[in-house]
Amino acid sequence: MTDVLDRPAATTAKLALEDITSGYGNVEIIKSLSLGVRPGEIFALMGKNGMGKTTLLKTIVGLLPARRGRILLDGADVTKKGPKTMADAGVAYAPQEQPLFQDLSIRDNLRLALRSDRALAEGLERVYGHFPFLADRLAQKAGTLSGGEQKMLIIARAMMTAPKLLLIDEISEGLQPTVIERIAAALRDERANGTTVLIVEQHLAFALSIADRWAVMKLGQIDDAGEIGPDTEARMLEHLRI
Ligand SMILES: Nc1ncnc2c1ncn2[C@@H]1O[C@H](COP(=O)(O)OP(=O)(O)OP(=O)(O)O)[C@@H](O)[C@H]1O
Repeated sequence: MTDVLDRPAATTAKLALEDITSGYGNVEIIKSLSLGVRPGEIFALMGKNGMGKTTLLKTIVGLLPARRGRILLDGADVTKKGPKTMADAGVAYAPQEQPLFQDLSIRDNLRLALRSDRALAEGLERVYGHFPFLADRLAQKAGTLSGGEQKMLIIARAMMTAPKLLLIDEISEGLQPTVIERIAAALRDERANGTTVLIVEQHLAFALSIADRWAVMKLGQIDDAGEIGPDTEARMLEHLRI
């Protein structure tokens, strides 16, 4: 299967990408890519280094303009929207690079995207449930947290707004198994609450343990995709082999 757009269901998908092309300067990285993410699922996007996974996430959230194609959120065309509008529409992004303000406190990192004290209180309540250690450390500077704690703060910040679509870029990188399991539990809880999640991952076991469906990217296109099932690991390994 090379196309998981679910064309007949594009208007009922949470997120539908239709023939998206984007890139940097003269170079096209994402090449006419189509993909559908269903409401309430966890979708794992895999692929070797440099295949365009981060570029695709940046294109979805409007940090990088789509040059061709359409992006639909709940059936509405959001192709030309910038990051602020996408955030207001309920799309949260946990980026891989420079994700935290190291000199700001945990509290200030968590309140960045929020408009009111009430939203802050509600968001804190939500993320304390997933990551209780945050409750005692609100005044601590983000840069003084351990690597694993920073990753949990990145996820927590993306969850503060109760997003309807959560995009997460390689959160498991360099983490010990207990932290990965805690993040997996948080994502399962969010899914149970109706949040749709798109993760970019290199960690095969983590992706297999939480995802409902998967796709592998190769050179800016979807190379293979399917439901998570007994054959998934072997198929992914085939694609991810160096
Ligand atoms: N700002 C940029 N300017 C020019 N080229 C870029 C830029 N960012 C990424 N690229 C290039 O785009 C290609 C895809 O990069 P991208 O980060 O999207 O891949 P990826 O699949 O997320 O890789 P990884 O798993 O290593 O994070 C790479 O060849 C990369 O060098």
